[in-house]
Amino acid sequence: MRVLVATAVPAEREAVAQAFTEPVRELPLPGVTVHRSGGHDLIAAGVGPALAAASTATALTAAALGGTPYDLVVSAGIAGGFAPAAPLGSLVVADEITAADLGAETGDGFLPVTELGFGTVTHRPPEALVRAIATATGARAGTVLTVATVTGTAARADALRARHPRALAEAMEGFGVAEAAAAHRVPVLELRAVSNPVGPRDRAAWRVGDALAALTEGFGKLTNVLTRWSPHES
Ligand SMILES: O=C(O)c1cccc(C(=O)CC[C@H]2O[C@@H](n3cnc4c(=O)[nH]cnc43)[C@H](O)[C@@H]2O)c1
Repeated sequence: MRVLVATAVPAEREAVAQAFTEPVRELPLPGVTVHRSGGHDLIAAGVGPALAAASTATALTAAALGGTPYDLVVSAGIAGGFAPAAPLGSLVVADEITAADLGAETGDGFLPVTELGFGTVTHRPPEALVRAIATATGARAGTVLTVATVTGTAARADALRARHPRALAEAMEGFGVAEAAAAHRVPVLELRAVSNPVGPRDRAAWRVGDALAALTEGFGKLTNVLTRWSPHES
């Protein structure tokens, strides 16, 4: 089972790596460096959906051309949580990875690109795998939104809640990672640890250390689930 884990920044990649005991080997590629630890390849893919998609696609393409394609891609890192469902330090696993701001503003409100006749706005990870991960890690399962702009007001948080009532968290890379995985026909997961509430901006209140610790603990429990999972299961 070959797994590619894409975080945004190196601190998140290191938090994931801490869950694995094997030594890390660095494999540089154009624009991104793969950190290999046992059966897991980790990349700090960059902040935002575009760079995350480009970096993930590079790693996927290199593996495929090398004859060792990945079986699963995991978008991972910290996130904003929608209160009260996703409190600080909790884990969230996406059963839907949804681009929240990919569309058009109209006089009647926001229209997703799908309603304009283009593309997709949601990727769905394998259901059985999401359930198994929720059980093993204690993560709540629900929609994880991908945004290009971190929510900074109560009004924006309310608008996202109204449009996505199942949303547990927002982050900035999941949909980009999922688009790259879909292009390679590889299943995708998103696992997030909540560092801050979605709402009025208060950077001083972010609990990044607690969220990174939760991410390490979550990946420690995830490994057993992934070892037992077959990519042919739904
Ligand atoms: O300051 C640090 O030490 C630090 C350590 C690890 C990561 C960070 C980040 O700022 C990561 C940015 C990353 O986090 C996601 N994120 C977190 N909260 C939110 C949010 O409320 N809305 C959207 N995204 C959020 C996002 O995926 C960013 O790429 C800092």
